[in-house]
Amino acid sequence: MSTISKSVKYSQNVALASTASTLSSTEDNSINKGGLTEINDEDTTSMMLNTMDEGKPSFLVLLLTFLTSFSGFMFGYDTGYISSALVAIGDDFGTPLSYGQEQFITAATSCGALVTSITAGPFTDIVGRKPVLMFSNILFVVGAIIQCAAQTPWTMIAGRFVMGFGVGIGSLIAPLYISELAPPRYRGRMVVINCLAITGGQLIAYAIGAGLDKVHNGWRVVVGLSMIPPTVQFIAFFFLPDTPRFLISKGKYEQAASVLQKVHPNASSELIGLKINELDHILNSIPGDSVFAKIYNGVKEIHKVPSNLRALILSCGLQGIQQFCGFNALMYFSGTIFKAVGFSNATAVSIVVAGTNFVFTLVAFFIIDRVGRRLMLLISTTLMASFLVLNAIAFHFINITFQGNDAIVHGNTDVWGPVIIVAMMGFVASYAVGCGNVPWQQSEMFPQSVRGLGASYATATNWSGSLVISSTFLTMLKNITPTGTFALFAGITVVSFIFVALCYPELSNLKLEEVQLILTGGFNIRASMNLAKLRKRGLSESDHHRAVTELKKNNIEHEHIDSTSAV
Ligand SMILES: O[C@H]1[C@H](O)[C@@H](O)[C@H](O)[C@@H](O)[C@H]1O
Repeated sequence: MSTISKSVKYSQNVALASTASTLSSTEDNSINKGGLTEINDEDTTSMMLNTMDEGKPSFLVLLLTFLTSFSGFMFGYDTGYISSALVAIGDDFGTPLSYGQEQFITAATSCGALVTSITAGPFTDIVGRKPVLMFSNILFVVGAIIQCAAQTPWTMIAGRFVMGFGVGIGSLIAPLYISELAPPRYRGRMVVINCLAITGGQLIAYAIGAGLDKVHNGWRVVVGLSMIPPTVQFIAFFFLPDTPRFLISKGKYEQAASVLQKVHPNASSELIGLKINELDHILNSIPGDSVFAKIYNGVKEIHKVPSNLRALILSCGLQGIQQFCGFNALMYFSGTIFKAVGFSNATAVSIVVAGTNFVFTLVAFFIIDRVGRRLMLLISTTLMASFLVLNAIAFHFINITFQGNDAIVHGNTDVWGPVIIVAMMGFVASYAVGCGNVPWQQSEMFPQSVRGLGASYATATNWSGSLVISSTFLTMLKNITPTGTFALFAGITVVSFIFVALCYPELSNLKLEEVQLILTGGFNIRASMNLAKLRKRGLSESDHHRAVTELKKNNIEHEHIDSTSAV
């Protein structure tokens, strides 16, 4: 059934009649670029839809953002409590945990998250965001119950693995859902709300962990508390409407219109009709009679369309940078590191790591849409590399060697202990303002037809990196020394700086279809910076329009080169 005939079903009103004629003209005027149908900017449909996304987020959007961020909170809490739990478990499982077991327990969550982050993306494109999100709540609770009851390291590992399934789904869907709902000018900040929930969750887990540190089996209470947020989220989502996209895919046009009206309270019914047509059109833009055929064609489209491939390189590249810079080594093992360096209350000291991460994510929240994602990443990687070098130097002088599970300190901890704390805080702060949150803006780089799939690739890269770091960090400390380990992270961060400088365009304040333009015909870094500057300065629509037209012309000229080169 055609897009238009389907949408006529939704309503008989005049608005849709005009929608139908506008849309058919859209199809006539559109130019096809490597599989992407791009609407001419003269086109009234696209202009009208653009105005719909201006303005502040509505109450429903804010409520959904808040409730969706519970997933971020659980991601943070569940990855955060492990630092204190590893110290607090002691010999509760009969004998003290070996470094190998500690790594397995930690890595199990990343491993579970990796599995679902790969599978949940295409799924969420097909069955909708809400049911998949609610399913993750069940996994969180089941994983926590297994851990609370665990009497052996392997049961604990199993519980962490199941919990990881929930973490993977939540980490994928929350930023995706929020960036789809957010108006362009607020998108950066609203996605950072989810990052604040992650880092806040980590901080709270650290604080509760430190508080219950000396309580026998206190770590089981810490794990048990993790069941509260998923239960609340499950109940709340039960009463919330499905997304318009999902309702349209099921042919429920009336309901979709009513949800859209709440998301965009100032939009006319004509605009709502246009939006429904647009979503319907996108839903049918990936061919295929069955779910699997659609997934297959989506995968083909994401690799074959040059702008999609660039989006993949950038989003996966940034997620790789976020993990391979080594931050989570501190997040997961700061308790263990500070214990090795000789702090008697290691768990309490490691709150410094989580606290600094949270506070500087808050700084990012206030500046991301003003300073811009690109500049934040460049500053972030420069400072991170410097503090990592300082860490490497401090560890050289503190001179730790390992015998079995015991770390022996040979150097002077009075001098170098505080240097390590300062270097770690500096590293964490510079990470949190850039690398810690910009990669989660990933969904903005993909067109809606393959957004879930693209977010899956990027989130899976994140969890693969997290898995590698969490399962090798303690072994690296032993085998290549702490100095060698931090020097390696510093080297990776320098390479990351170069990658960002050469490839990552400025995407702040741009509408989602402008992001697609930027990624067509090259990475268009200079053009992206000009466009973002124009938007930020609030220049007239006509100036902006001129810049976009210029960019399109340029892209069309490059299209030929593009199709002959691989990317
Ligand atoms: O953005 C988050 C945040 O920075 C967390 O602190 C970190 O543990 C996660 O791995 C990362 O994805």
